[in-house]
Amino acid sequence: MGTATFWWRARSISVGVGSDWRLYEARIQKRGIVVSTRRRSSSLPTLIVSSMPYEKELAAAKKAATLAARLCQKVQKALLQSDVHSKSDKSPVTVADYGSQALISFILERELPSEPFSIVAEEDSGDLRKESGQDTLKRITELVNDTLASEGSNSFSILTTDDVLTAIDNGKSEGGSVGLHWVLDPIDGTKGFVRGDQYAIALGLLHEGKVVLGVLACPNLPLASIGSNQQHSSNEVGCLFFAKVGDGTYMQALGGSTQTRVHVCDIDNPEEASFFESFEAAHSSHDLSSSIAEKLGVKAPPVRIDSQAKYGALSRGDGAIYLRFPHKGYREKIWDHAAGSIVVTEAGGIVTDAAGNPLDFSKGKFLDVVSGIIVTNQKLMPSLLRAVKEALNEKASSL
Ligand SMILES: Nc1ncnc2c1ncn2[C@@H]1O[C@H](COP(=O)(O)OS(=O)(=O)O)[C@@H](OP(=O)(O)O)[C@H]1O
Ligand SMILES: [Mg+2]
Ligand SMILES: [Mg+2]
Ligand SMILES: [Mg+2]
Repeated sequence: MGTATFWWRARSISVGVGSDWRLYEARIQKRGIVVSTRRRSSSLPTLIVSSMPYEKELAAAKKAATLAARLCQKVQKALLQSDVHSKSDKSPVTVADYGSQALISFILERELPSEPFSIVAEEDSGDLRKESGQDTLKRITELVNDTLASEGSNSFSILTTDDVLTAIDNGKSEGGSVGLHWVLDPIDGTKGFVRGDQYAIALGLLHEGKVVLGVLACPNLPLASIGSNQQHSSNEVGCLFFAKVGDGTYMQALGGSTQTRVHVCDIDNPEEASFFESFEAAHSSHDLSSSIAEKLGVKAPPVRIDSQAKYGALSRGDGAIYLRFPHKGYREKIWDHAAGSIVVTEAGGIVTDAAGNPLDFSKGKFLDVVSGIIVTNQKLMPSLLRAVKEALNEKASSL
């Protein structure tokens, strides 16, 4: 027997491997899984693997996203116009996007020193290496160091501007279908962040091209439901959603509280459903969404919020459907969906493209989706797919 397949959800498994078993043992141990070997015969040893798969990675991801959220909150509170810059595609980027990316990259590498380190992330340091970027770089470095100091450890490292540039550029990985890759959107919904609205720090982990864990920090999302017609006395904000493959989705307050398991809603009558869509009409066609909602018989008005906070809210049943139809020519990036999609699927939901295909995160930084992305629970998906198909056909025949 030359190969071994490990079922990562198992807590304790036995696998027989071939003559190169030492290689497998080394690889497994690198991922922090406890391994012992028992030789049943000289040619066929058995590895006894007791694992809490991705446990260490999840702890590191939660720590990194929580600290990045602290950095972003500080910047959002005192957002100066000089902190917002325009990228070559004219989209905004702030000192907080860069600071969050540098901090998360630094923390993941520090917390998981024995793992090969690869991140596919949205930002790069190009503009910060120019003469015109030097003041911004200093400000980002200060922000990162202040946040690390607030971690409470006596032995925090002080990063130089070069360390910050290197940490940001760790995010240049291409991802793909082999090995482990972190996927990071340091601020998802930068327009919402600048407006003072919703945004998310979105961190996922790919293993062999599949999302195996995701953490979404949503500093401005109320802990109570934001679904339509919801009224709550508490207005506490700041949610941390996290999910690990096979283990369900949980939410806790960003400030730290006990975690609660969350589930998507179990509505099966579309008339009772409400739906989320992008705040910015430039990011998703509101016309197409309203045509789909009408076909389904949805009565509630759309809930428009920025970022993957939409996936978080849907995972705890605040609404039943998320519709996303970017305008022609736009290519979706994996960091805009990796963390959000596992947060929803582990809460019992389904995420597909407009044709019903699962999202494929194994092809590098882009997601090649057909027409758009739709998210809902198992019961509503068949009628949602029919409504989407009808609406897309109507749109095509009207052109
Ligand atoms: N033209 C266009 N079409 C579709 N999507 C686009 C487009 N431009 C940008 N983006 C990406 O949208 C990300 C924010 O998505 P949202 O759904 O949060 O949009 S919105 O803020 O609610 O409007 C946003 O994420 P951030 O850049 O991280 O903010 C972009 O990756
Ligand atoms: Mg984004
Ligand atoms: Mg972003
Ligand atoms: Mg952006």
